[in-house]
Amino acid sequence: MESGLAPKTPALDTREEDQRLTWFSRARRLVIKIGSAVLTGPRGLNRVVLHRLSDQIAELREKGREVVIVSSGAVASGVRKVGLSERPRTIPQKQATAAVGQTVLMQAWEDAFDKFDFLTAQVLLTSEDLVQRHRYLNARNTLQTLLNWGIIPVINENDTVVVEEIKFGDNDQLSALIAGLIGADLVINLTDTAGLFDCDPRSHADAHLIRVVHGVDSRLLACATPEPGSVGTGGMLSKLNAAKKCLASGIPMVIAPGKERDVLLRLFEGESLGTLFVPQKRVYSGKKLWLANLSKPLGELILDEGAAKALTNAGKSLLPIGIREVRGHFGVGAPVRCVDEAGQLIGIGLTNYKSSEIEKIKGRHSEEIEALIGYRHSDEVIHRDNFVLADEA
Ligand SMILES: Nc1ncnc2c1ncn2[C@@H]1O[C@H](COP(=O)(O)OP(=O)(O)O)[C@@H](O)[C@H]1O
Ligand SMILES: N[C@@H](CCC(=O)OP(=O)(O)O)C(=O)O
Repeated sequence: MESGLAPKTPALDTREEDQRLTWFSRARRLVIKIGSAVLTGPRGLNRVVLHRLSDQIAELREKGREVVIVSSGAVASGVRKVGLSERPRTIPQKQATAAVGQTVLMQAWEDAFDKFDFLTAQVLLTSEDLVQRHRYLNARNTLQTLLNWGIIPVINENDTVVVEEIKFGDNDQLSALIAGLIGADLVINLTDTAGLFDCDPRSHADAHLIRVVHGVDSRLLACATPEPGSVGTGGMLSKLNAAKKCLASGIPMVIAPGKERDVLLRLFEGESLGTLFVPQKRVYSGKKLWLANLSKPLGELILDEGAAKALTNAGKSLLPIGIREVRGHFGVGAPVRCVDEAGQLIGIGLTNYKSSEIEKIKGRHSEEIEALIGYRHSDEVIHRDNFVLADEA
């Protein structure tokens, strides 16, 4: 293994091996996320690794599987081309470097698949594209059409237009959101370690590889650090948060060593490489799945104790009477965070009224809505069907 780590790997029991093989053999639609740590090195883009992976992806395609690639590496590819001596530090420099590097990266993917007669399509997305539901649905239609045409979409964050506050965080999150968006059967996250270890292998030589994970809890999150390697962005913590999103969507995810020889083919042959995250059941689908995975709600409603209880314990909708305060400016249908008076997140929902209207009807009975704002869309500010609780999201 090229990471140089010698993981202490506990053996899988037969049931888990069978389960792993089932997930892989049944998976028809795949999201394969490839980190900068795999695709790039000190000399920029590593074309040898890229070609090894594209050869395997072509083989999976030829066997009838649909593949969406989420490819990092634009910034790292641009550094050398621009002639910088180190990775850029400021946001404008990163964005400019990514603009140069993205063409290098995309050209390399296109060339790699050309010999198999597979077309690729560049898809650059920002969080805004997925936060707004109509743009989320547009992105879904485009990806669906590309897959129907047999084209391999190569997705990256639109680094040149995003600023720090509206970034996805990184491509780990993006790959999980895309998986939910297109109804993928499996997410493969390729990085530069053998998988998830019980502690950061850079600082703990005795770290153990975790083979199977059945749920991402705080104990597991404590295993991972947010610090990436020299060229990565999100680190292992962001991969765990991505796994959480996948599991909420009922999609299994595997973190596997991207530079390991034939890693993708061996995974599909049932070899237990990396760490497999097993979903218990599909928690959400459709609109609730989109809501649960939203990374950036557009505003906040502060609720009184009664409303907080009604939403948390009684499965009720949110009425204006329970709203104490409105934060942010948003329109009808916006996703907002609902928090209690102590600032604790209760859940996320879509509002039936815009922020300026909620400002006028907060703390009042639903029968008063029309007199206060001139019309009544509904009694509820957030209907239960458009709400997910925080501990489910
Ligand atoms: N518990 C852990 N298990 C495995 N790797 C970890 C852990 N905690 C931190 N890491 C680090 O996370 C790094 C991978 O994240 P990152 O650099 O963002 O990669 P990528 O570019 O593939 O997204 C690894 O190089 C590893 O050192
Ligand atoms: N969009 C950036 C990559 C961001 C990112 O998530 O990087 P990584 O942690 O290596 O997957 C780029 O192409 O350089």
